[in-house]
Amino acid sequence: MSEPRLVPRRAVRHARAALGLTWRAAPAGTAADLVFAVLAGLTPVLVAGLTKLLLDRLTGGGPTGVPLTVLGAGLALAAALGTVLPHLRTYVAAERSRAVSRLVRRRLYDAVQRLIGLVRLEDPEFQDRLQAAQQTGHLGPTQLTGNAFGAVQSVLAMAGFLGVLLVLNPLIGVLVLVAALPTLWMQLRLNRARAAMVLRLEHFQRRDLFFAQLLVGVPAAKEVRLFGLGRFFGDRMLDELHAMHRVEQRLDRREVRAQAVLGLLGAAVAGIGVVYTVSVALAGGLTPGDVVIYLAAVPGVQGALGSLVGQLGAIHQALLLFEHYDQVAHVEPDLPMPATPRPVPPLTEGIELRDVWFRYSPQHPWVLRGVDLYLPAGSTTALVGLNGAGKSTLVKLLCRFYDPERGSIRWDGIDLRELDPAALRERLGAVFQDFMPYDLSAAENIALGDLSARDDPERLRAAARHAGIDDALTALPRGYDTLLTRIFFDGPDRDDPQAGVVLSGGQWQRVALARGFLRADRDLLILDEPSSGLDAEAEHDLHRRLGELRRGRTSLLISHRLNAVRDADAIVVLADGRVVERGDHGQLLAAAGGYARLFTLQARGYREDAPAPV
Ligand SMILES: Nc1ncnc2c1ncn2[C@@H]1O[C@H](COP(=O)(O)OP(=O)(O)OP(=O)(O)O)[C@@H](O)[C@H]1O
Repeated sequence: MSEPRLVPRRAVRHARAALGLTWRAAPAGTAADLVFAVLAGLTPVLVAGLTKLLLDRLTGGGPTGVPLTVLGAGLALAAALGTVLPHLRTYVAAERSRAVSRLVRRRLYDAVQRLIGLVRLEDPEFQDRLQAAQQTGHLGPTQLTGNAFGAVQSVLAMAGFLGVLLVLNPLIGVLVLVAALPTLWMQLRLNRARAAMVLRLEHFQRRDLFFAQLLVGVPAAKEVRLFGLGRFFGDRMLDELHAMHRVEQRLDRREVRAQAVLGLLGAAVAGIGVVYTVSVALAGGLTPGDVVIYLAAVPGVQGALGSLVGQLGAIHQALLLFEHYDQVAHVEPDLPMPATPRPVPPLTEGIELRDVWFRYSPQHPWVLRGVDLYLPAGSTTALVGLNGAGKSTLVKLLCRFYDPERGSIRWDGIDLRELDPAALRERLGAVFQDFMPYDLSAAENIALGDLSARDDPERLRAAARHAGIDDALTALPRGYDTLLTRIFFDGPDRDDPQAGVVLSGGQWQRVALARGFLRADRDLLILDEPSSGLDAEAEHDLHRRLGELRRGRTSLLISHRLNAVRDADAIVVLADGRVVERGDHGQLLAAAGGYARLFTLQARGYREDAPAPV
């Protein structure tokens, strides 16, 4: 991932966007925090000023207008305010941070969902950026606002103390200001180094997390244990951590050296000032109150300036973090969208692939090389071919997860690129080869196929019955409400965290089928290897049910088990990215081509092992 560079114009745009986001997420909290920041900036100056007045009155100098008790009460109030304000600010900042993180999350994931295809999601650079945005998206606005308000506080405190010093003794005021310049310069350099370090650490952190997940996650647990990979991955994880720590250590050392030098310089300036002020006071040129306010003002200016520089650095860092979020939130569409998409009519004629050429990127080889295919409405077409022939790719093009590079796919004659993708997908049902097992309840796992069925247990059960999984789900400890995972548990299972169940591979496939069957009334149903994990009886049963369920509707069926596709209205053989054979089962056998060869091979395998008929 290229390091984000923050040109001033973009920095200003990000700053406005981040502050706007914070304001929209928590207007009251943000306004309150600004007021608190102003008060926090003025309070120390007020305390020092009141202390001076009080001391001068007590030692017989100073104006007589204000009663001593009022001065004392004012000082007590200002001191109390100084004690309470930091706590109030911490609370308000935490609330604001939570509100911002909710809003940022919503916008980030909405932006990703606006990507209608898969191209961007498969781009490793976008994935890196996305991960960084997920981790730090909310930090940008939160840090920026917090530090901007902190900077307001520092500027007010600094201006107040400087004003006092300049009135008291312009020479000392100028000396303090000049002595602060090296601090400013050094802090800015350290800030830049720190910002660059954050970006370098990101790479190590991602790798560290990756190895840690392998060590503790369930997906890799079997191989990690069987192959004895625990120590190997553990060492790799620690290597990343060491690399990370070395980078941090280098900067920490540099910072300690710089801070020590600057600290000595600050102390020297303060010391010179003390000696000078005391000598002027002894000569009668300053009151004891003047000396006190000087003693408060010098560290006050130095401290406020140090904070200000730190805050400016944090703002710079926050803007860099915001860059990740901003790039994801404003990601360009991955597929072209028509300005006015055409409505998707019910499929009455058929879907045509016209000379379709496709590859996953210009760096990848062609997967489809001029496919011509017609899926007539109301009939079942089976697509067969060897591994890697491009069958699943063709399915993804039908769903418009990608666009063909050349040629077109037409729905009743209309190019898919002219249609609204969401409306198109409303008319499709699909069970993908790499279907998704969700760590949710059985009912939810099925209802995800059509969320309108979520509160309709009868529809869910009917779909499960068609997929042959109803009995197994009913028999679960909580029936359809049982969680199909052992990783999470729901509220009612709090006392029994072991309540979830793990399904077998074939059972999961049936659940995915039930999910697909919720959309059995759609114009096109695509089943990509729907029976690969099923036992022979279940497979036979499934295809019988499918025939009933889809009679008169358009289906595309992909299977390596050629016996399962022999009843399809048409069988299409894909090889080397082209359609090489087409016909029904009988015609293809008679043609004695690749299909006939594969079918005979599979049939012979069964026949050779079959027991002799009795
Ligand atoms: N997301 C992707 N990015 C890059 N290449 C891909 C991607 N998906 C698939 N491919 C490549 O495209 C080719 C066709 O894959 P596809 O999954 O369409 O084949 P298939 O006919 O469905 O195979 P199988 O029978 O094994 O399921 C393969 O060479 C595969 O490596």
